[in-house]
Amino acid sequence: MSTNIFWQESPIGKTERQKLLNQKGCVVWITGLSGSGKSTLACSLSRELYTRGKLSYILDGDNLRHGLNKDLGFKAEDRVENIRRVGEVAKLFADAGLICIASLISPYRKDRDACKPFTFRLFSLKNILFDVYMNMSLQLCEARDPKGLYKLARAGKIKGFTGIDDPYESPLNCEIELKEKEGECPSPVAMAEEVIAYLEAKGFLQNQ
Ligand SMILES: Nc1ncnc2c1ncn2[C@@H]1O[C@H](COP(=O)(O)OS(=O)(=O)O)[C@@H](OP(=O)(O)O)[C@H]1O
Ligand SMILES: Nc1ncnc2c1ncn2[C@@H]1O[C@H](COP(=O)(O)OP(=O)(O)O)[C@@H](O)[C@H]1O
Repeated sequence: MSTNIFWQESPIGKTERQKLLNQKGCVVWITGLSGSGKSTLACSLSRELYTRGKLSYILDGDNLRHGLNKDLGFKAEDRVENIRRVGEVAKLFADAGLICIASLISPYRKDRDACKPFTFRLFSLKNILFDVYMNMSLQLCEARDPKGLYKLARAGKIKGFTGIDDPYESPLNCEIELKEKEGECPSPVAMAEEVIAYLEAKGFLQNQ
């Protein structure tokens, strides 16, 4: 715990940066089971935003665990620290004026809620972090199993796998919920468009 620390103001603020970028910084936080399509949606959303001239950056759980979070595993306390760190980094990206897309399982409700911006001193009370819940059934995620991890978890070769022997606490008050319709998962582009419509309605894609 640091003591005797002070806040250093900078001459160029979020408002000036947003004007340069013609957008408003925010965080799209994608949560859901492994295999639910978080990374796929993050990539599709980033591409769709790019074609509209909007700057985004993806913070993907798997990728960050190669660097920033390489000291963390999958025990509960490690996941808590993982979400806390990514929450702080995401808010810095938003403060920089970018549309930050965080895609992590983020299984625990309390940790996701703790990322909401009112806990962060750089921001006003206005909400700039939106939860997108990939509400795909375990059955679907397990059938996809692109990395073979569910198979290993079922065989007991991975312990504490989310959805198998570690909990996933679904959001109670997410801003956007994406789910299967008549047993079909919407396409990544359709889901990205839903998120973009939300950002547009909230004014995040408007010129400053
Ligand atoms: N035990 C266990 N449980 C869940 N996931 C596991 C586990 N071990 C490894 N993996 C792989 O790690 C990816 C999830 O990392 P995250 O940082 O998003 O996880 S968390 O938010 O801290 O729970 C996850 O990526 P996704 O499949 O993209 O979700 C897996 O590839
Ligand atoms: N909307 C979708 N429709 C069909 N398949 C999808 C969709 N989204 C993701 N997938 C497929 O499901 C698998 C898991 O997606 P991924 O984005 O890696 O999930 P996560 O990041 O949540 O683990 C991949 O093989 C991907 O191609």
